[in-house]
Parts: sequence; structure tokens; C-alpha cells
Amino acid sequence: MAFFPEPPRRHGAGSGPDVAVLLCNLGTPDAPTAPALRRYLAQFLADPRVVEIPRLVWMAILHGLILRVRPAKSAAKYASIWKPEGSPLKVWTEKQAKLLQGLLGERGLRVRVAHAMRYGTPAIAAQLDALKREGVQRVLVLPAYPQYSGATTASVIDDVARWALRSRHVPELRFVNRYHDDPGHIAALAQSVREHWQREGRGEKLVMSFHGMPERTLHLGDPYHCECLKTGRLLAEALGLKDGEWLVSFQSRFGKAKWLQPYTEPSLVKLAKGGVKAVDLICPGFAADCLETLEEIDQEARAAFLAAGGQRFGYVPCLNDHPAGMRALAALAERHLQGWPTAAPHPDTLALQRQRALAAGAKE
Ligand SMILES: C=CC1=C(C)c2cc3[nH]c(cc4nc(cc5[nH]c(cc1n2)c(C)c5CCC(=O)O)C(CCC(=O)O)=C4C)c(C)c3C=C
Ligand SMILES: [Fe+2]
Ligand SMILES: [Fe+2]
Repeated sequence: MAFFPEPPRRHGAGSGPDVAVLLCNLGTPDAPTAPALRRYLAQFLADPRVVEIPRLVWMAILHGLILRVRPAKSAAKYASIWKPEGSPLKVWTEKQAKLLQGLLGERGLRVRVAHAMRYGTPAIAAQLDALKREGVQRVLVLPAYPQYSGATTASVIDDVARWALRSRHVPELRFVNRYHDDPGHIAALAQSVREHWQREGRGEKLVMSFHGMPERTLHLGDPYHCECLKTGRLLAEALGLKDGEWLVSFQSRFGKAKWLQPYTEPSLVKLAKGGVKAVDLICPGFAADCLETLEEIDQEARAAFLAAGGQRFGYVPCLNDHPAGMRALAALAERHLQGWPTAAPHPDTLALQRQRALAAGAKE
């Protein structure tokens, strides 16, 4: 067997786009059940980018403890947010890829858009293989994480690099590492908050809750914390919020270590106990609604705020398929595609390709 087995590639007449965009998100279990959660968490939490403690110790804790207890607990949480078509993260990511395909087409770009998940399916490697089989020679990898972190963005890059290691003919690759301060993205977030205020009224404070990371990663040089703060500041500026009308907090703490602070739920409880009756909460670090927003925030954090004396908790959905969010993503992709051949080939070129293919024995 060859060391670098290659899937057959399509050449010549009628071939598809040369360039692809691969929209990557985290991944999600196949079903809201304990066995599906065990498979998903085993892959996710074994990633050394996600849990940075010595391998042998961590594998013993993961398999000896966490994978025995957490799958059933998490499955019950997933069951509470599951849609008829599947996990919200999967449903939104598929829809985003379709919309992005349409928007890039409208911008006159001849590009193939696919989506992939870092954990679970469709796997990044499988999607890259499929794109190569279609004749794609250049891939823009677009992780759906506005803020760069080692645990998310770099882990996608690792996975693409692992795939490249076993490929003979590696396509040209580009990565979008971040878009936390992209003006179009910030404007889309601001628009979604204003629309929420129009629909449901405006709270006294806007809480911007980001997924947490161990605090240690900040001291080790991970830019995630700074990028979250910058997104928060730019969003507050775009909304004309004054100091004291907004705050950034961090959710989804995992394990015993100290994570980035302030923590979201205790912050909400403190606000309620301090007399704040109505808050709005947005999760600007998530491109799509998922367990962490729909269950942890819109269910658990809401309940904690109300139990502490709050009266109104307004959850602002993630950008999901928001037209302004999708336009910002398309514009971002277009900028990163600059210089790649995304124009439709000239009709003469197509005619020549067809002639050559026919001469080589291809069927019309
Ligand atoms: C948006 C950025 C994310 C960062 C940063 C991040 C870091 C991070 N996460 C864990 C552990 C878990 N995260 C879980 C779910 C989850 N995490 C993100 C995003 C980020 N994670 C998303 C989008 C989701 C939801 C997926 C879905 O299916 O809806 C989970 C699984 C759920 C559970 O059992 O609680 C875990 C575990 C760590 C340890 C970490 C940083 C080091
Ligand atoms: Fe997470
Ligand atoms: Fe969580």
C-alpha cells in the first residue's frame, strides 16, 4: 500500500470550482443519548488543545471518571434543546454553509462551500478528501469562532495539518484565524441586539457572555481573553452603551481550575441581588446557538437570575442565519479569497477544456 493513497480526482470538462471554503465548527453528538455523548466527549476531551494537562493523568481521569458520569448528565441537557432535524449546532452550521454558498455566488465568486465539524461528523478530513475528489485545489478554512483560541481555532488548524501530513498533493490552504473585530461582524451583532430590544424591550444592562477558558491559558499567551474583551468593547460602542450599561463575562466552566472571570451565572445573581430587574444577554463568541447558549444560558442562567430577584431575562439569539451576520461572513470570506481564481472561466477556456476531454475519450 502506498504511504500517501490519493482519491481519484476529476479533471477537464465541466469540472467544478477550483476554490472551496470549509466552514468548521466544534461538532456535536449524533443523538441526545448517553452512548452518543460518550463517543463525542471521548473525542473532544482527548484533544490536547482542549485539556492541557499531562496525557496519562488526564486519560485516567477522563476514562475512569468523566466518561462514566458526564455522558448521561449532558445527554439530558441536549435532549432539552434537540430539534426535530438534530442538534441545533449541526442544523445552524449546515444552514450557514448553504447560505454562504448562495451569497458568495451572488458576489460573482465561483466557490464551493462545505462545512465540517472538528469532533464528530462530517469530519474535516472526510470533507477535505471530498473537496479534492471534486477537483478543488485551494481551500480557505473558516473556523466559525470569532475569537481565536488554542482550544478551538488552533485545534481546527491541527486537524487540517494532520490531514495534509497524509496527503500527496496538498491543496493551497488558507486559514481565517479570527474575526472578533471585523466591522461587518460587529455591526451584525449590534443589529441583532437592536432587533431584540424592539421585539422584547430593553433591559437595564447588556451582559455579553463568552465561553470560558482556563485562566492559565491567558498567562501562557492565548489571545482569546483579549479578543473577547475587544469584541465586547466594540459591540458596546456600536450600540452607544455607556460604562455600567454592559459587562463581559465567561460561562461553561469545566473542571476545578480557575477559569477566566467574571463567571456569567454568579455575575447575573450579583446583578439581581444588587437590584437590577431586567437584563439582556448575548453570547457573541458563538456563531450559532448550541447547548452552551440554549441550555446553559437561556435555561440555567435565566433561572438563576430570576431566582435571585431578577424579573426579566432577555436572551439575544446567536447570529445563526441572520442576514447581516451571513453577509458579514461572506464579505470576510471574499477578502480572504483575494488573489485566488474564483472567477468563472472564460467560455473559450471551457470550450477548449471540453474539446481536450473529448479527444481524451470523455463522453459528452
Ligand atoms: C466558542 C468557543 C469555545 C471555546 C473557547 C471552548 C472551550 C472549551 N470547551 C470545553 C469543554 C466543553 N465544551 C462543550 C461544548 C461546547 N463548547 C463550544 C465552544 C467552545 N468551547 C460549543 C459551541 C459547545 C456546544 C456544542 C454543542 O453540541 O452544542 C462541552 C460539551 C457539553 C458538555 O458536556 O458540557 C464540553 C465538555 C473546554 C474544556 C474548553 C477549553 C479549554
Ligand atoms: Fe466548550
Ligand atoms: Fe456547558
